[in-house]
Amino acid sequence: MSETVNATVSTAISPRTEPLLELDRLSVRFLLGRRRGGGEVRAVTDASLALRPGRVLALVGESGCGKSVLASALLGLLPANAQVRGRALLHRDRTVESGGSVELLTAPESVLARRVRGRLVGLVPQSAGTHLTPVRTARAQLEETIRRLRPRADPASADELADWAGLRPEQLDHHPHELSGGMAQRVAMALALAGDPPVVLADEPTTGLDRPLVDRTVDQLGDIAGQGRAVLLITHDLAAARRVATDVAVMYASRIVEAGPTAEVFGEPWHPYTAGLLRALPEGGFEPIPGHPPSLTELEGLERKWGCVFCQRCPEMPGFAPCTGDPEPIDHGDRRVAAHPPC
Ligand SMILES: Nc1ncnc2c1ncn2[C@@H]1O[C@H](COP(=O)(O)OP(=O)(O)OP(=O)(O)O)[C@@H](O)[C@H]1O
Ligand code: NI
Repeated sequence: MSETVNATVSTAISPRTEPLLELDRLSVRFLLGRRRGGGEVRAVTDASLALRPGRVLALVGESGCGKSVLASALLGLLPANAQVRGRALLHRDRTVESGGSVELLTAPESVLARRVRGRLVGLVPQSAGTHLTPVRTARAQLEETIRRLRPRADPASADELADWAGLRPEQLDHHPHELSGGMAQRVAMALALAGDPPVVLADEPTTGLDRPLVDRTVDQLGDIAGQGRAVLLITHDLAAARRVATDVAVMYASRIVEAGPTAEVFGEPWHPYTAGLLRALPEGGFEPIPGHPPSLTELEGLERKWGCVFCQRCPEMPGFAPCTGDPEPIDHGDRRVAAHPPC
């Protein structure tokens, strides 16, 4: 572990490197029981993404658009009322001698529990503190996780990992309630790497942290990618995404509406939703997007009526004229955009 953890950050790895994880038209619906009015919530629609070694992909979009549901689907952590379609192929399964792939959406729970979670896909959770067991020290939890995921690992690797995460040895001897938010986040980062996974998902890992700690946390995700892992960073924070992500995918009302290299997408957004998110930043003029996203229970009808469901809020569609654009993203080289192809 120490060689990989301490590896220097490699410079630009090509966007064309073979993916470690490929999502092909992932869709998730939640069926609502009669007590909740029946019907269904369309939380993720036809999401296609590739996570590549050495790269950080930021998945951004307003609250409730489906980001966390997408991550939960990859880890097999959706509730029983969820229906999942599509494919999510995880390559390089090192537990199979010849290498191999695991289809995450159809893998049985025993495979997900034994081979995938922690070993092939690490998770850095939101609110790190609440994910730690309150009655055991951070060290006990880290050592136990390393023993479970990598029985042959050197017993010193807990200290090495903690040191890499920025924790002093005595801080590891604290119980979770004695750790600050920033320290708990570092423990969570070390725990996510305990099984040395090639893919790391971080769902809002900077919630509640101040700006220096946000920067530190996302820089660590950059280091993790620099070790040759593929990182998915789910965040509302476009500044954090811009700081660390090599690639970005923008989600609106369950669909990925635009994706591509961060510098290109943020430098010259093609979808008016991406442009709106950037205008809402302080450096963009603090101009929030008017209105609210549509209800995810009504998307199907709205798409039939309008095509792109952003049209209700879209400055390019004055008077809320319907946008006849195709909601399916179309490839343009390394970039993809729905409904509003470049001129
Ligand atoms: N078990 C469930 N049953 C019904 N609807 C659900 C369920 N879980 C999530 N949802 C809905 O799915 C949608 C997407 O939720 P999700 O948590 O992925 O949003 P998000 O983009 O991660 O938002 P945030 O940025 O606030 O974390 C939301 O409308 C949410 O209410
Ligand atoms: Ni979320």
